[in-house]
Amino acid sequence: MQSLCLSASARVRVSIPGPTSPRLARSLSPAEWAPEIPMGSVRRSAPLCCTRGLQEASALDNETYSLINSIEVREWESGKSIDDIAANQGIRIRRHPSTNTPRNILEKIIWDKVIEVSELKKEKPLTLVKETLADAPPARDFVGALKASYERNGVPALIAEVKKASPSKGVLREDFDPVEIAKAYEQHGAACLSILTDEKYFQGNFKILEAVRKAGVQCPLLCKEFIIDSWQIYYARSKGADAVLLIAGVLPDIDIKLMTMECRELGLTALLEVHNERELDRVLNIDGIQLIGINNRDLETFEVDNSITKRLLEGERGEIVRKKGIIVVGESGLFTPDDVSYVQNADVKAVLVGESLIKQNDPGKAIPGLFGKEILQLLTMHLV
Ligand SMILES: O=P(O)(O)OC[C@@H](O)[C@@H](O)c1c[nH]c2ccccc12
Repeated sequence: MQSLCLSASARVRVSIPGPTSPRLARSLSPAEWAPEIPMGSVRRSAPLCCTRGLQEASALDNETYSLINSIEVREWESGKSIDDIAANQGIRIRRHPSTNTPRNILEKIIWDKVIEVSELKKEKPLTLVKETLADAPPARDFVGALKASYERNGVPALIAEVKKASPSKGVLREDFDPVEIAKAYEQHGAACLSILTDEKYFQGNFKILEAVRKAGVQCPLLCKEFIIDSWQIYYARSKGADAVLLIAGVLPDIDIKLMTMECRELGLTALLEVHNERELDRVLNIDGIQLIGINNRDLETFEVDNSITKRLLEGERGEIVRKKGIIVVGESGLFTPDDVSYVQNADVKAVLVGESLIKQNDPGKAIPGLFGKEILQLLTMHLV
């Protein structure tokens, strides 16, 4: 997203929503805050424009304008903290530790991620990341690849995950050659790949993402990361990601709205991950969402229950998903053709599979075993 500013003329920039709204300040890097006018002088009713100037104000600016005037920002300005806003939306993960003991593993991962990202941002501020965007390989159409694969094969499109380890299962594969695995997945019909980039808990990293892309793999790539800050979205794109994961159990609505807008600007697909009805309802209320993942694994307890996908897509919610043309991905805990048919019958058009493939001697050759048949490779390159 361009720097947000209020402007009397295109040359006078005032950052919004001002010092009383640290949340948006966090989304935009300090480098983007315009220094010319004291923060206190911001009037919320003033017209909004981007640094591009008034004449060039785009649809995104209008969208941003309504967003910053939205309820969440008002609540923020009236003194609510991000954790209060999140808790009101049913989010149990707290962003700012109030005690030294995280309530569960996901909260611990998020607290560590907050520290990690703040250090990375110091090393490489957003303005520098943005400068490298032009060198990134062009973004590929993640959703297009899923749809094409589903139509071609009649079974859910496969997003095959390149993951060395996980906090719930430990090391999944000692002999881990991510590029070879990625190539094998593609050869055996994966529509897209998911690359874990979290180092501390999943033993992944961004070099893997870059290496897979550079090795000539054509499948669109999902950057599987715990995103808590817009900086990470720009960084993921600069490293060649075509899609990013946004976890509704971690991110309040205001973050999801801002981040999906940023993704659109960058040509990235946002995969919105939900695990319960409330999260799905929140995501369905946000415009412009194309792809929702239902995680059968509860990231707070690691329990896996495939019936979650079915339960969430039953009745009215399923109707809304269909009407909006949203593609649903069934995530985690899928091991057999029966598991795949079960989620397919719940109306899932894609599956995200890690463990059951990566643990096999030959992860690529394990794909037909998962679907009960060979699935065809898509040779077309999907560029956005
Ligand atoms: O290995 P599995 O059970 O097939 O799961 C894959 C994927 O769904 C899982 O890794 C995952 C889903 N959502 C996440 C969020 C963060 C880290 C990992 C994940």
